[in-house]
Amino acid sequence: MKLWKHIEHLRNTAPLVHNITNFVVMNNSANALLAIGASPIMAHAKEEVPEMVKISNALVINIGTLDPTFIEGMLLAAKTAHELGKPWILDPVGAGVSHLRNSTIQKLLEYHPTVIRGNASEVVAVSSATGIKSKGVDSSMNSSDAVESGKELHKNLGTIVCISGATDYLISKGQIFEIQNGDPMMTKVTGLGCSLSAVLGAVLGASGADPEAIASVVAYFGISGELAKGLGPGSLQVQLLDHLYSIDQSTFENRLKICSYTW
Ligand SMILES: Nc1ncnc2c1ncn2[C@@H]1O[C@H](COP(=O)(O)OP(=O)(O)O)[C@@H](O)[C@H]1O
Ligand SMILES: Cc1ncsc1CCOP(=O)(O)O
Ligand SMILES: [Mg+2]
Repeated sequence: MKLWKHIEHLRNTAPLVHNITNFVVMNNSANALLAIGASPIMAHAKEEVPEMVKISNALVINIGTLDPTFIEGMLLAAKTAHELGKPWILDPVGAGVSHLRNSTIQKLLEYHPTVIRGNASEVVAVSSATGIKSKGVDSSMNSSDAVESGKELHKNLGTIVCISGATDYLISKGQIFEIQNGDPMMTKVTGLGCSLSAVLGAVLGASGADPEAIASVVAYFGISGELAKGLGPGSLQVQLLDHLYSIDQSTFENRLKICSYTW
């Protein structure tokens, strides 16, 4: 698989990515988007969200820190993106933890996200919240349960599903990519999953709902984390930006650990 072209295209396109995200990761996500070659804008007020969606190439909605104003802006943004055919990604942070999160997810799913990106727990919880049969949130730490839930979500919603973890999975129509890049230390830095969702927004803005392009950026992000690993989480958080910015084709291709198969 020649995947580097997707990274080059993203850098050459410099997509404008509209983010409605959480307070914890706003800065991380904006910097990750800049580092990978995209242009971020964070805006959630209902009074300006339709204009922001219109001028942007993609939308990222992340439910990490909800409040009524954010929820109103998210629903209007998702509605606008759906009506305009703009790609958008949902990061269902903490799915299953509260009724507020589950109910917000269900309302957002009515606007057909292009991609859902969550960890194993979140993907199983989203499928449970939508009434899709799953083995319950507790078993979600088992990635094979999460993959089954992801397949159900894809079959029922038509959404591409990215499940992050020790192995990242990208589930699309008839095809699964498995990506083994990344480092366990990445789980010790808050906001890396959210930053991954943000940069997937960038590749949606550059390449649309192209599973190979999306998988390329999943791998690219994991490789950035591998290279950023130093003394501990502090240096990883900072050095991740340097590697998102500077990884070249030979480094990417030498480190890439990806396979795909049909289902
Ligand atoms: N055990 C692991 N080994 C290697 N990489 C990991 C591991 N866990 C998570 N990652 C990587 O960390 C990033 C964030 O994923 P994750 O921690 O699953 O998201 P979240 O922060 O939303 O829970 C992804 O790039 C993923 O590949
Ligand atoms: C800790 C926390 N609480 C609400 S949002 C958030 C950040 C989550 O970031 P990530 O899912 O990337 O770890
Ligand atoms: Mg997360």
